[in-house]
Amino acid sequence: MSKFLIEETFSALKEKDEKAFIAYIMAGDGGLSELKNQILTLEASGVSIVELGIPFSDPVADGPSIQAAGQRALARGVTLEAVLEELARIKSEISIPVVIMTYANPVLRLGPDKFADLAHAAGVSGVILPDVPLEQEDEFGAPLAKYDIVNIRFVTLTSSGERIREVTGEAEGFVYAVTVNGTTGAREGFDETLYGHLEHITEVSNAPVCAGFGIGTREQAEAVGAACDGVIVGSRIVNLLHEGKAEEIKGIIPRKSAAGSQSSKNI
Ligand SMILES: O=P(O)(O)OC[C@@H](O)[C@@H](O)c1c[nH]c2ccccc12
Repeated sequence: MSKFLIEETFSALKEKDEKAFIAYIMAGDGGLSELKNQILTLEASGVSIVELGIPFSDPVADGPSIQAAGQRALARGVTLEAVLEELARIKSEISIPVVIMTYANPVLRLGPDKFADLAHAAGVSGVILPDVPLEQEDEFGAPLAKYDIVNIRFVTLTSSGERIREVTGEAEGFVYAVTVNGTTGAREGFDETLYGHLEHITEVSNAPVCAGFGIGTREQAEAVGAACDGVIVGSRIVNLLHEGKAEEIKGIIPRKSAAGSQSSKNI
């Protein structure tokens, strides 16, 4: 597995005129022995890509639901290395791409080379490191690139036009567009300027653009997805899994994401 699986996923969606639905879960919330079940449940629900969070003691960008899930997983002693080992064990049963979301510190503790080796052995397609800016990407990205594992880049609502071109110009896998300023978690609504902003980023980007932060309902997923190539949903999914309501996950996924119509843009 590698970035090519992400590329294939987006081409297949495009052919069907559908948008990507990326689900974030916290690895080890409920125990690492649950990971396989959780990923297979996401897959069966229609999720396109899994963003697998690693519990970390200082998760600067995580909102309350994700932080709580991280605390539960940390209490079980779940580490980056343990997650990658478990993934390596179950990878042959997973068909959708898995992208690891963690921070610079756990990767540095393991060493970027060892991290890349373990991620490769685990069948990981991409990595998201929200606290590593483009300027420091090479230190983490180069060992991963050897295995065609892609570093997923971020753009935010406050990125300048020049910064957007810089980030998205040679981006691979997909670009993570942050829909709000602040931490993760459900929101009532989005700024009206969001949709135009997303359309612009999608137009200039070399890679598909997926928007995340504050998306928790099917209506929001359709409205936001209509302006880019897909959406990322974290807190809502983490909460549903924790509450034992995994069957409700399919209710958030647009039935046919292309149905995200202009008329639902005010949600
Ligand atoms: O939880 P939300 O609002 O649905 O947003 C996704 C987000 O949680 C997930 O992508 C994520 C979890 N931790 C992060 C840290 C930085 C950026 C993104 C994330």
